[in-house]
Amino acid sequence: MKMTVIGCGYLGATHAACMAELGHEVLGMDVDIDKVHTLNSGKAPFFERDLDDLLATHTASGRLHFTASYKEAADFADLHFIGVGTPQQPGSDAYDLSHLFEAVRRLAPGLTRPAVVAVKSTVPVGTAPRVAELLREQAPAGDLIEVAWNPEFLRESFAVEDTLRPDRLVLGFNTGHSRAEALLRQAFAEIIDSGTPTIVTDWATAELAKGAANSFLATKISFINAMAEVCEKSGADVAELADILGHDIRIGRRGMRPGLGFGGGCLPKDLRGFITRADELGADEAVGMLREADTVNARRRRRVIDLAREELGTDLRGKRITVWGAAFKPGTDDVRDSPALAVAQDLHGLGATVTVTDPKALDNARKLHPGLDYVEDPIAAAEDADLLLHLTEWPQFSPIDPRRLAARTRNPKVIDARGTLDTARWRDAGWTIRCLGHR
Ligand SMILES: NC(=O)c1ccc[n+]([C@@H]2O[C@H](COP(=O)([O-])OP(=O)(O)OC[C@H]3O[C@@H](n4cnc5c(N)ncnc54)[C@H](O)[C@@H]3O)[C@@H](O)[C@H]2O)c1
Ligand SMILES: O=c1ccn([C@@H]2O[C@H](COP(=O)(O)OP(=O)(O)O[C@H]3O[C@H](CO)[C@@H](O)[C@H](O)[C@H]3O)[C@@H](O)[C@H]2O)c(=O)[nH]1
Repeated sequence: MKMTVIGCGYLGATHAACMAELGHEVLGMDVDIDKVHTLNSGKAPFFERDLDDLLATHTASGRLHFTASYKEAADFADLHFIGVGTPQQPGSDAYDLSHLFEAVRRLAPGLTRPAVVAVKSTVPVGTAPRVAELLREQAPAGDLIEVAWNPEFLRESFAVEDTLRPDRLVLGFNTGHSRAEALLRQAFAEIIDSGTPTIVTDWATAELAKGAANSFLATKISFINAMAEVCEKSGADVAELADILGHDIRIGRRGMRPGLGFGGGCLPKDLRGFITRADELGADEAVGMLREADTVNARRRRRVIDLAREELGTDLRGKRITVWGAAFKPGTDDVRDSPALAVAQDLHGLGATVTVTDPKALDNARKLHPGLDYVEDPIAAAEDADLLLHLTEWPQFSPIDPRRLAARTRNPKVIDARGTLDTARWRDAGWTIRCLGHR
């Protein structure tokens, strides 16, 4: 089957490569010409496990190409996936849908035959009818363009696996959608045939499914982080508490790791975008707990800064702080709304000299926060440090010998904001260690 993927970032490039892996002929389209060149050379413009291999295989086999031309995309296929960014608007909690509408507006004039446009980007509920109307007005094929809503649930760092073996497929259609459903079932045939739960629903439910899923995931993280606050006051241990709660299958331990809280290009902006849309719809009372989830999350970052000042004194000028981690989570180079970098930047703003290290995300971090110092080696990064902060739990960090590290620092003090360092081992090596939510 032939298909296009418009917008080739973390989601779109992965989707395009995986569709080629499923045997389709795929044309990825992006307005960023550098990205197009990199992708055509068989490499991902970002770090995502397994993606380079798929891109190399399928650009070489000829099943996968990338272009910056809307015209070429419109001509290439009759199924177009859209995965452009829908970030948070600057100065507002609402979604910025400008990239989505721009993509639809620019694709439309080339749609001269019946076609299906399947949107994967995350949006506020009520966006699908606007996309459909724009296509009806601006595509030469008009009414013959069908719109489908196909939200994506992949996690970065597991993106390829999640795309090829998703927990579920959601397909949202308007009435009279026979062509759209047939084409999407054909595109995902291998995934559907392998037994993946496939839910066919209306546009609004499909749109809401994504925002609701991310709001739940964010709330689950904030729930355990709120419990961490109670643990700190009461002398209990949040990791043990999470284990105990998690044994109840109605609760479950997955997605309930306490620590510095959630960041990234999705959970924070989707939570806020969902709340904003609910407010607009007059359902503001329904999302009170989601507002609280965002508040708890912000408090996690402040808590680390407060602990740093408890350890170093309120005047941080002249103090050297080392931060382990820049990516918003391990396994990615993505620094969008990274909790680690937010803390690092705030401490820098308070006068500390902050040195950041990360296995994959230093280039992206440097572009966003040029005022911080960056060192590749986590041991060298801790040279003469007054305080070490463990803020992104890369598996590379925990095996580092704390005794060897202590000798390099000015003061062997560490705050483990992700709870994955072996506390006893670090204490034995002479460190003062403080963990969020632990006794
Ligand atoms: N990253 C994820 O893990 C993930 C998972 C599920 C859903 N999503 C959703 O998918 C969407 C994309 O997210 P992302 O993380 O891939 O973002 P991203 O910023 O990595 O990628 C977006 C891409 O769209 C391109 N683009 C922007 N305007 C365009 C236009 N008019 N025409 C063609 N290309 C255009 C950009 O150049 C960029 O390459 C968002 O709605 C996001 O919420 C992301
Ligand atoms: O138990 C947990 C799980 C995650 N996090 C943090 O939460 C953030 C998000 O993590 P995760 O959900 O693994 O990453 P994303 O790749 O952002 O994936 C989320 O956002 C995507 C984009 O919408 C969705 O597709 C995914 O289903 C959803 O998990 C990160 O900062 C994590 O450190 C925690 O603090 N505790």
